[in-house]
Amino acid sequence: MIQRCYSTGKMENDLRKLCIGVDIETVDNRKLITLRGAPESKPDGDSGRLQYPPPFEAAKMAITATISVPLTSPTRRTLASLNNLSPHSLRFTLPTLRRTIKYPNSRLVASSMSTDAPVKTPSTSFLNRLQTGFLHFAKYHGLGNDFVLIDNRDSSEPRITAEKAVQLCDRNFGVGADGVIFVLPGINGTDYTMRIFNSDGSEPEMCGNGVRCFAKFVSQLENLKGSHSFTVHTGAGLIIPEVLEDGNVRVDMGEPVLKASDVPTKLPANKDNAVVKSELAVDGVIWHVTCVSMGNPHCVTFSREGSQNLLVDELKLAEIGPKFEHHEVFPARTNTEFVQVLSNSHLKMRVWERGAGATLACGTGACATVVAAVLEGHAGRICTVDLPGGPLQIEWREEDNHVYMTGSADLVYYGSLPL
Ligand SMILES: N[C@@H](CCC[C@H](N)C(=O)O)C(=O)O
Repeated sequence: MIQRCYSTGKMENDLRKLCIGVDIETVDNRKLITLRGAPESKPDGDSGRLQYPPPFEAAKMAITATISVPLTSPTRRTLASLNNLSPHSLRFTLPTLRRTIKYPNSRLVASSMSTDAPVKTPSTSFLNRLQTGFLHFAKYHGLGNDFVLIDNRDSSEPRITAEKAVQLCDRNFGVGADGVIFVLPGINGTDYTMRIFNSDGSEPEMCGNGVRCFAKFVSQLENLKGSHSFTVHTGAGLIIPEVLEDGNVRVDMGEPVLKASDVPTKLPANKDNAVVKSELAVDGVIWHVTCVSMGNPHCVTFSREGSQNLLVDELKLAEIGPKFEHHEVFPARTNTEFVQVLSNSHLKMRVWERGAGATLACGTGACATVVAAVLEGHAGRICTVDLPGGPLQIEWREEDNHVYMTGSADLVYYGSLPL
């Protein structure tokens, strides 16, 4: 969508941040600004004033009182009518900066090629309407575990390949993220399907922080307000996130899988088909490990030979993490959680993720950590797990055997990339 407006004041730089393209030309001694990739507006039924779609409101990126024009050049009539409109203010919030900038004195006036023409309301995502030929995405993070979120509701095939996802995740040559997540149509009666590529291009079954970000992104796409939940099909089965009034997300992560061959691990089961506090030699050191699947595989360790309670800040994660990840006893590789017990309800954990390396947080890892802590007798069923990026509340509920995870998920910014 293209919009044109005249401007006085110093709004051009800020418009550049809002829109994909901002061109400025001088017409009749005034600055005519052409905005490409700005959100579309439509008339409000009562007032007739032009309003922007709710997702942009939700994203706090609003421009008031501009008029959208089709993708054609302005005519003499259009330019002449620009002079007759009244002044309005421009206001927007950059989500990352969390500040509102107001221009009470700026004048933003505009007109249209055909103000009488009906305004179309496209049914596709507000992100996709920005400009064709571009991949529009949102960047979210859950406690610093960061993801590129892509609206893929119109197709059950991810809009980008695993190779492209690897490029996007690169922190120097790409957007920078721990993974790319797709919101796809639901299957098996669910509302949505979530798929994810790790930063190395592998596809995990599930991602705990990712599903919280997924839930917030869907809320924005669908303009859902207040507390609400929906069903999500994942490689780990049915997952149910609930966006709470305070903006946090509580997720029913389902039941943990403990059977050794299903985790999967080749370590022999030593307790009810599960691997609990078993010895594992890694790099010449004996570690005590419990293996849990939350749909994806986890190896949780609280101790090693000669060190009954790990001091996780002292670990050289980048050295030891890959040796667990690629250990021969984990045929599907593994995520590894190194855990320090602070109390019966408080754990501190650092993670080395399969396919992503050291991350600031891992939701499935925090769930697996509490399950392992209960099985090893370190903690009760309700714990706070401190991660480098912040805390998660985890409950392994006795009544239904499900694990519940509650934590934050935050929008960082919207972006667009040439495809
Ligand atoms: N960070 C995620 C887990 C992402 C998948 C993981 N790297 C795997 O390959 O299993 C989380 O928050 O759970």
